[in-house]
Amino acid sequence: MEHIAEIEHVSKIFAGKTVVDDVSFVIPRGSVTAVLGPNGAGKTTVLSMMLGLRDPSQGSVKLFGQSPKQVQVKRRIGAMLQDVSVIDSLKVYEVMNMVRSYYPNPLGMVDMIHIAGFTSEELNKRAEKLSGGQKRRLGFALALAGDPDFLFFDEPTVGLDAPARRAFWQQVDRLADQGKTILFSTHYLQEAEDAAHRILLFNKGKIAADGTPDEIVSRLTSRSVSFIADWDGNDTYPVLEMIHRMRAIPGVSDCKEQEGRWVVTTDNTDTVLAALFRYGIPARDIRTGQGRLDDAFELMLTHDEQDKEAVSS
Ligand SMILES: Nc1ncnc2c1ncn2[C@@H]1O[C@H](COP(=O)(O)OP(=O)(O)OP(=O)(O)O)[C@@H](O)[C@H]1O
Repeated sequence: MEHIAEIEHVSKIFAGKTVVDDVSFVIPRGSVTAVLGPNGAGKTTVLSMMLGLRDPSQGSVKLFGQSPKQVQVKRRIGAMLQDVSVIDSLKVYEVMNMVRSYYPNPLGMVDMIHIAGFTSEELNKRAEKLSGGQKRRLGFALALAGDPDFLFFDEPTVGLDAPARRAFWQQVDRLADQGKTILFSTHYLQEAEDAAHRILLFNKGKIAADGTPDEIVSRLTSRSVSFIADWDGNDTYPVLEMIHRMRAIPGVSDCKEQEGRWVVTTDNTDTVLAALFRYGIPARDIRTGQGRLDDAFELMLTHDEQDKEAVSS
């Protein structure tokens, strides 16, 4: 599989502080990758090194086998960064035409207008008069002006209302269907889960996890079996016995009541299901489940906090 980007042992040090720490990964052609991580994890710094806007302190970044600073590379990439800066004195359609003129094979103006979803009234507005959401839509269209092969979106849906968000992800799906390679950062985990084939989870300048959304969720969270137990009377003994028996099953890490349901956390849901029947536990409405991406994320941050406390105590 062809790699559009190769990041090898890249670090970035700002004023003696390592904010990206020996990071390596490749981006295959046609993939859609979400870059996730808490504030300050190094996501934007990695993206800006990939775009050639910052130089790595160590390591190498190659896009299409070359430095991202090469003009022939720049022509093949499009980026929508967090601050969409526009030339204020120009009207929206003039900005679009100007940016198209930078590229040898630009996208047609009609396509760009369709992508941005601008009305003729909006096209004739001066760019500085656009709302925050409209500026983002313009930024999206400008990122596509050169009909690029590789697209970067840094927190693309911040400030967009729900319909605009939906429209944005529909366009991303279309671009992915056309075979474009897409890398985006976001704080909206559901968006990453829905839109990306792969998640690169950053924490403290390092890659904490790399895989499909399902792989990351199953690696970082546990499976569970939950049910409602209908005991006769108020006898607490069967409850205690059930907890004891469940916790004794290999792979089970917890058995507790949550919001009226018993939840057994386990590596293997089959053995728990078998035990429910074997022990004659009066279970109904049995559900098996897997943690979600936000559970995985929360777990990672909780571990961090525990590490910090351990160091400071
Ligand atoms: N120009 C700079 N000079 C000094 N430190 C910087 C600079 N740019 C970023 N940093 C620091 O590098 C670290 C990583 O920042 P970065 O913006 O890459 O994180 P991020 O994961 O994108 O965060 P967020 O989710 O908040 O956007 C932070 O601690 C930030 O303060």
